[in-house]
Amino acid sequence: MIALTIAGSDSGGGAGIQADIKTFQELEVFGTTAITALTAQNTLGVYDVLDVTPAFLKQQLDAVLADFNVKAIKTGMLFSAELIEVVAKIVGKYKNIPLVVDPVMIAKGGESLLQEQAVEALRTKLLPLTLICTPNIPEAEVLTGMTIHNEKDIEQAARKILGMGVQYVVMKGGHLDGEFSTDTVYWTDGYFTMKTPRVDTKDTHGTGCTFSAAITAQLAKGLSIEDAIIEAKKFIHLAISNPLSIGHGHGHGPTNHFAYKRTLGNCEVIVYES
Ligand SMILES: Nc1ncnc2c1ncn2[C@@H]1O[C@H](COP(=O)(O)OP(=O)(O)O)[C@@H](O)[C@H]1O
Ligand SMILES: Cc1ncc(COP(=O)(O)OP(=O)(O)O)c(N)n1
Repeated sequence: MIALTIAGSDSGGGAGIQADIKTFQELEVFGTTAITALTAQNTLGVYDVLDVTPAFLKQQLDAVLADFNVKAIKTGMLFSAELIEVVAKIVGKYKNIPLVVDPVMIAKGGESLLQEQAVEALRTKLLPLTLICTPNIPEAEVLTGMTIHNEKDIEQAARKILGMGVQYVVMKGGHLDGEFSTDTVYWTDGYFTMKTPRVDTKDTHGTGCTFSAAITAQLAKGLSIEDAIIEAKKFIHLAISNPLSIGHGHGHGPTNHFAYKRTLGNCEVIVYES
């Protein structure tokens, strides 16, 4: 099975293209890539960004899609409106391939990974092509212009994002408090909630990338949308709860991409159906 990630490179290896390929590999999916930008990054932060030209992004996408039987595509850091337009134009020609959009905006250290003027292109050009969108709470606030305080706000924001043309929205709860890290999946006619115990750690660099890459890999393997999302929740929970403890320890260390396979995916996710 083959998947494609369209994202930025993280020199620190915990997020971005590197997290995606490691996740694909662990799930026995062959990873192909189209790189939007290089970042000079480690567990302490993002020091610099160098984006590729729209023409070069197009070359990468054309090269991969012309040759490989890609079964699922994900996007991560897209950086600019120009790059989003290229992605939408090309991916729009492959409507049969499921598209997972992780609307990456800001790194854990606070650095911007998406230009402000690119948000509108994300909303109007890419979201209408999206099967599954996976915003964290701050990203959902930017996409909808809302301030999210409680569960009612989360649902209202998700329904607004569905209104932008997305088929399923996974509202991730990593940025909330509480005993559980709860994500809720919404679609036009319903929703379900997934809970795993919240792990007390600051080693959460790349959680969103890894989670969306795991969904993409499971879709490429032919799982249903619901099963792909639940299996990805197991992957990310095991990756967070089996720390690697690398880097100098002052920042956000990466999650453990080996953990799911080593534990045979042994993890309980509490699911409440609507
Ligand atoms: N401390 C944690 N313990 C358990 N799960 C977590 C924790 N932090 C994040 N997650 C899970 O990791 C996934 C990514 O969520 P989140 O961290 O909100 O995304 P992002 O990296 O985009 O900010 C979600 O499934 C979320 O519930
Ligand atoms: C190159 C690159 N892409 C994406 C991110 C953001 O990763 P994410 O998993 O959303 O979260 P943080 O690790 O930043 O919290 C990144 N840092 N670099």
